[in-house]
Amino acid sequence: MALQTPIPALFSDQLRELLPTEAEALLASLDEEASVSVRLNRRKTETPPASLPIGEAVPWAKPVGFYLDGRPAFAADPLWHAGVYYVQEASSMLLRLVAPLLGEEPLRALDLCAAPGGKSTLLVDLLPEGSTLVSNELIRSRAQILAENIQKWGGVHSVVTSTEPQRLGRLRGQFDFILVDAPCSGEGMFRKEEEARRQWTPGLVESCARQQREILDDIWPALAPGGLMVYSTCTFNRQEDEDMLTYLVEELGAESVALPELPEPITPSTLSSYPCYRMMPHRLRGEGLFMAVVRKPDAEIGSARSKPTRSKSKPNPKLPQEVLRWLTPELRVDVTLQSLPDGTLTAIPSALYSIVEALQGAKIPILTSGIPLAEVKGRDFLPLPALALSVGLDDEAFPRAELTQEEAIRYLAREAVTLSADTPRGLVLVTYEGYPLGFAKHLGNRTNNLYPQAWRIRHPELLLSGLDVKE
Ligand SMILES: C[S@@+](CC[C@H](N)C(=O)[O-])C[C@H]1O[C@@H](n2cnc3c(N)ncnc32)[C@H](O)[C@@H]1O
Repeated sequence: MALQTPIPALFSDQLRELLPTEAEALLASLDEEASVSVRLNRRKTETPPASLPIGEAVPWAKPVGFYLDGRPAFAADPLWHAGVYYVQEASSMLLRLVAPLLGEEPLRALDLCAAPGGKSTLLVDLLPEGSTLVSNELIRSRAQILAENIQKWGGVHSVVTSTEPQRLGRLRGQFDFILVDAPCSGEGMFRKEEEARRQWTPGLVESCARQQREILDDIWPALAPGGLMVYSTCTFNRQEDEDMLTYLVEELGAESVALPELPEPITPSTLSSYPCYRMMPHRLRGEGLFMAVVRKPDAEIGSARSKPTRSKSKPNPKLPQEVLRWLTPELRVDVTLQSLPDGTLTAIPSALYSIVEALQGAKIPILTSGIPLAEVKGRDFLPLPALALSVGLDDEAFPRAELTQEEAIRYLAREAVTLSADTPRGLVLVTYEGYPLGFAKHLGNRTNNLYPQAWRIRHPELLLSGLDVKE
């Protein structure tokens, strides 16, 4: 449906000046219907779910990215809640083009502006095997959503933090790869969001550019010599795009890096002498995205990686076997258990340990790390919901109870569930089409629903009646 708010006239004028040959086509495309696309979680599935109206493959995101023929009610699809796919705008999937630059060695990566998690979940799949990813979001309420999405995606080498760029910047040389998907004036959202059209002013562009420079200044010290930084926005103006790349190169001493392989509709921006890329909605099926890659020179003076400070929290010396056997055999011998102040145990794989220690040492708030394993209840351990969705869960650890779609929606709404009489008593992994959704405790005559309050679906009746409700 076309949006009510007109495109700001000043924006159109500036665009005509900036891109005289393309502005009209670009402006016309902003009044067209946006396409809907999803990216599959390759650790959970290889084939697109039958629940989705799968259309063409997204050319730059094969074999995991697909356009949909229409917009289904995602909230009514238990597979969406199970982290089997992520609803992601197709041009954001262009981040996959950096893959050939990443090499094969494990990297320590940071996604600085990460909520709600589209590019972080993509990075979990894109980074070389054994890499670690810190996904950070400044705004706490958005960071909670990010943590939920990261947990549902199920990777074992992720950490979610919520702090300002300056504090992460103090971890000097700690990261080999940093993504700055910067807060921006959002001109690329003009097709989808009334709010983006309403909020836009030339002053907003200026203040965003100022903030982006500050963010880059703050986080640059955290990039290791030789490390890569990707800078991206979803806006079209030069100040927040090409000018910011110029700032990185000419003020911060970065080397610009060209993408080695460009799929058909993507060409380098003509507005910079340094290589960078504009994805434009009139040239490809997707919204606007600007992307540039830079490298920190190897021999930068004084930027050697700072030693991680030792944290006060001690790994639990006695590893409770009962809890460890919930993990895959490879992880059982690889993880350290940490007791957290909220009375839960989390399993930190060895690859993640030093970065978690460095974050804890710097007193950076961590929302989730590794595999959240169990809540300690006296002498008992109750498995945490994130464990059900983690690829680190051992397939044999719990008996399973398969639900229908209606039962699954009711389970996800934390309503009472009735499991079949032959379900074993005790902890049960609840599944839909074989994909884990969470845990329940089966007591014989009734079942306790252990789905977390914070993740629960709020309008199950409406969803079951076929209405699309935004959860
Ligand atoms: C473009 S969005 C990120 C989208 C995300 N990368 C994804 O793919 O799902 C930018 C994010 O930066 C956050 N942000 C806002 N102000 C910030 C600041 N001063 N420093 C760092 N991040 C900020 C916003 O809350 C927002 O979540």
